[in-house]
Amino acid sequence: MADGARTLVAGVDSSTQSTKVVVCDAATGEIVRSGRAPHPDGTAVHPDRWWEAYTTATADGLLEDVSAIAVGGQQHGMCALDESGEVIREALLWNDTRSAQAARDLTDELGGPQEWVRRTGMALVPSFTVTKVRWLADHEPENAARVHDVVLPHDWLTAQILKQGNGFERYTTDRGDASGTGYFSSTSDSYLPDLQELALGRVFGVPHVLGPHEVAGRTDGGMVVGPGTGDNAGAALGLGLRPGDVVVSLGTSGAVFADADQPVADPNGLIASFASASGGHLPLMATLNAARVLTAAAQLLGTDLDGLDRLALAAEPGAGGLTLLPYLDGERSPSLPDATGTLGGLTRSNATPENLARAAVEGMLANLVSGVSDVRRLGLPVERVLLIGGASASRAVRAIAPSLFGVPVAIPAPGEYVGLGAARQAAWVLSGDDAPPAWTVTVEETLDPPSDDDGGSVLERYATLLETVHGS
Ligand SMILES: Nc1ncnc2c1ncn2[C@@H]1O[C@H](COP(=O)(O)OP(=O)(O)O)[C@@H](O)[C@H]1O
Ligand SMILES: O=C(CO)[C@@H](O)[C@H](O)COP(=O)(O)O
Repeated sequence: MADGARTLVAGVDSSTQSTKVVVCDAATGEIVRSGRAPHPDGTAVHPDRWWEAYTTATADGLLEDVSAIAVGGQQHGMCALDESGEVIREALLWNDTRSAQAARDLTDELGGPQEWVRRTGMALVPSFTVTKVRWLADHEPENAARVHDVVLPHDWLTAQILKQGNGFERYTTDRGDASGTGYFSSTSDSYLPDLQELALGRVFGVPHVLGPHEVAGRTDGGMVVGPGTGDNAGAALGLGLRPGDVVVSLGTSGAVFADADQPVADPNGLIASFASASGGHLPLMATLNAARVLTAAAQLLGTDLDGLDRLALAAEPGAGGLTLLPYLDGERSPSLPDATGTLGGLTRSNATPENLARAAVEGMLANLVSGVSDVRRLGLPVERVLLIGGASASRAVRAIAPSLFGVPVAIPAPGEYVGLGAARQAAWVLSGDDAPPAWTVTVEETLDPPSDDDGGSVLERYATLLETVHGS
């Protein structure tokens, strides 16, 4: 199928807050049309809500003449299915911290964090699927007894697309998303049934892992469905990273990641050794607190996001000594699932809306700077930061980021890079070529760190407050 002379492909980003769909020219990646729909708030969501959002986002013929589609999805969420494929309970999302004790128990039972790093490439935090499976076994034994398969959000949505007709054969996934479960090794590219058993007391069904450009199925209308991937791996594919690029994604989660040829196991357990969507690896650090720290700060100050930008930009760098530890939803990196936000250094003279706004932006970014430092510590080159995700549109974020990251910050042209990555994968699957099509990404501007830099003192105060409050 084609739109006039061109072949069209679609990419879906089913992320935490919404579903976004882009339809692109398969040859160039040019976006021809797009759609979106919101998801409900909350850290436990019934997968049907994602299907409803997908249906809304693709209404009015959005997918007309589309030849191939692939889904990028929020990582780690536990979609537990019974024998007949019915969803057993609301999916527990990556940002649901109720499995904190399960993460501690599993860590101890296997012999400590190093053993998890050795087996799976990551030290356990409550985000990872395996901890949610253990939570289910501990807290909802009746539901646990019904579990036949556990699939991830993008696996479930891929299956739903195929189930609308006769295209569904079996649940599928890719190594990018499978590598975030906690029962898959991105080094050996295989599931680890003993870790499934450790979590649930028995081995459960898992999706078949497809290659980076393997076909998952075909819809009745003849649309080819790609393997899909996790949202961060999707964004990496959409951006077409080069050596020295580190992505900082400011969505619901904050994420820091880079492409790597080899698995990158972090002895400190701060960077997870995920797989990428292109056959390589994707060392990644993620936080629970990013874009919504700014929304919360705006709410606190009785303004909107634009107003927050104006206030933050009116303050001096360093916010007059005000420092925010932005752990409003608990935190994953550092691993402090029960933490709350902390405002430090408050005095009568610095207690202004401007300083509070600036402290929110500085604190949110400072937490991600540590991820970039960890990428560097692991020996990967860090030449520039690519800033993406909803909050990369913030003027204050753009102004403050170069000083804190200490390297040039490139702002790719506004775009849905997860959706674009999924669309690029769809085009790859369709072509049958060995490599994805060469789509070009435009960088809107590159911001250099200032020479008279205050970033260091902001980061030092952040580290001191973290040490004082949490001792780490
Ligand atoms: N100009 C802006 N300044 C700050 N935050 C913004 C701006 N525009 C959008 N956002 C935030 O971006 C977030 C959505 O980003 P997105 O990357 O789509 O998230 P996710 O992929 O997690 O669903 C929302 O929390 C929204 O408030
Ligand atoms: O947990 C992670 C990565 O490990 C998150 O990055 C999720 O994948 C959610 O992403 P967004 O919805 O915030 O883009």
